[in-house]
Amino acid sequence: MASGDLLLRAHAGAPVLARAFPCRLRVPASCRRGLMCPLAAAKTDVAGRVRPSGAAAVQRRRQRDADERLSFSRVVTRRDAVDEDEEDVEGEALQLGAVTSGGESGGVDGSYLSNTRFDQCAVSPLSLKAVKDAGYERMTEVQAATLPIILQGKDVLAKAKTGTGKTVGFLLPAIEVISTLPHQRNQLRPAINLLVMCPTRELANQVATEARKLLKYHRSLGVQVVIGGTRLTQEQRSMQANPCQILVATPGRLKDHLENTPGFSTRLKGVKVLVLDEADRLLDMGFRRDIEKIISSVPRERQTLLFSATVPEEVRQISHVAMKKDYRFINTVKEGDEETHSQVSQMYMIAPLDLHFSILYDVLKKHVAEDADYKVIIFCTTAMVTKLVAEVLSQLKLNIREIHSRKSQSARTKVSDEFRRSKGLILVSSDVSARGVDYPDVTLVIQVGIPADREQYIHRLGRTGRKGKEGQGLLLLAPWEKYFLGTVKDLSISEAAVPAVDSSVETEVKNAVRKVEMKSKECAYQAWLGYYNSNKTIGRDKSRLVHLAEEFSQSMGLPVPPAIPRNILRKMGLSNVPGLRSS
Ligand SMILES: Nc1ncnc2c1ncn2[C@@H]1O[C@H](COP(=O)(O)OP(=O)(O)OP(=O)(O)O)[C@@H](O)[C@H]1O
Repeated sequence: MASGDLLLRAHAGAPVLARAFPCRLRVPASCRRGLMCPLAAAKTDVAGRVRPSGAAAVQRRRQRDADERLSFSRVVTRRDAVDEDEEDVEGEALQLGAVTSGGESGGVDGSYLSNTRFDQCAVSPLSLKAVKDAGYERMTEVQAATLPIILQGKDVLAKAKTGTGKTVGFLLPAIEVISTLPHQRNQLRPAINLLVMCPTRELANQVATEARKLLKYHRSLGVQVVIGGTRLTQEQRSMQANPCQILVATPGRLKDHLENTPGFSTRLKGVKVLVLDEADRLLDMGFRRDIEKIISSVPRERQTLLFSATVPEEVRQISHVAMKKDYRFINTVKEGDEETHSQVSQMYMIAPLDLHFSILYDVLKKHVAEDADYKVIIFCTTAMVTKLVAEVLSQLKLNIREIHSRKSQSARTKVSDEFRRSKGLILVSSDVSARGVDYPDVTLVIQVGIPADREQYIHRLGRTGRKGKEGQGLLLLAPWEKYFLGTVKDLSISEAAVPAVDSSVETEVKNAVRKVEMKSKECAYQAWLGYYNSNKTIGRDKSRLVHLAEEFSQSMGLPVPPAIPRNILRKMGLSNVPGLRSS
């Protein structure tokens, strides 16, 4: 009954979705009552064409799976002629895809669990006990596909959809590998055997928490986190007081320890397994230099694991920076399947900037009214824009929390912990929450303004619909941001009509915006300009950029855009652009 199951789940979310985002497709009364809904069976794509999803798509995917299995040997033969090193890797990847994602294993039908139980695998009794205590019985698809290969000692690059258990996927086998090494219980500064790199502090903390769960009965193994935002000396003391063989870190702070903590580089010489969580993010230009330095500080003879929900081709090209030539690429997202979850409905809305606050308010009010257990994340383009949006929405008496890089680490941790535990909350966030963070039961993800790229769109959306649950996503764009839709046109994302905002709501929103401090607006304006200036498409034409920034300024109730410090304008390369005021 797997496909029927999928249909039921799709229907259950459709009525709420239809009311929150009235789509251009008409929703019949039967659907509003929770019965058969054309939205579940067919969706429109960006161009308004009808795309089959739900049962029709499952049927088509099944056919494609069968075709792929048949054509597997042909694909390998064709690749032989292309590139010898890559051919071996690709061949294994395709074979795994066919085995792990086919019929019985459940991946095709949207189930994230495989049929393999942990106790059917070569996992130590201590780990098995911990896995059981954590409530895990069956492996997820990605865990079942990667565990045996990691236990063989191979380097692995793994791609699996968001919220499908990649963390346990790399932690469990890595713990198995290092637990066979000789360890002394009370050694003060033991060698670090497992090093996990994460792009954000929240994610590093979360990975360490999961590691502690799995280490429950491995009493001689300890885990520590180094993440910045706290004093370096504090972390140095903590590492001394709590010996650890497993270290979870963000790149900048790990580099700091390499340069400033006595004996630290010697401890890293003990690394047997290196993990890059959110590998594509860690290998992109922002982190590349730090990661290269870290890689050169750990032994060449090690096992390397790279995991992410997105692996763009460029990342495959440069994965040799970290991995051995004969690494395995394990892709549990089948070719032709979307990188996002079918049980998450995706909508976009195009509206002028001066309507964005009113639309946000309208969508949130409806969502809150419909779902008492609402839990929403709103992603904004920068930290300062996040702060502004949080302040406006707080003025509107919504239950708002705010998280971004300009908050102290203690405030970030507090908000993150509260949001994890609670329902009935709206978290306004910058991209610090975009990747990896596992907040259970998020009902709606709203992205305001274009995300940095396609990958970031997928990761942000992936904060909802985790572990096979339903979710909703809305991307709110200005008309001149519409081009971004071209990068996600293969995903099932459909247009939602802009809601009619009545004049009383408009007045309420205007008053809320007026109450926000001038300083917040100035900072948001500057940050907004910086973000879009560095966008390749929008930042190309500077006079247009200035004009759009003026629109943003007006949306904050400022007819004259704020002045920007001269040195900042210089850093942005906008010193002599007409229309910008300097201070
Ligand atoms: N075998 C399992 N059975 C049940 N739940 C599991 C299993 N493995 C992991 N989980 C749970 O699934 C949730 C999602 O896992 P995780 O955060 O590792 O996903 P992810 O694939 O890394 O997501 P993202 O791509 O967003 O980083 C977590 O709450 C985790 O505890």
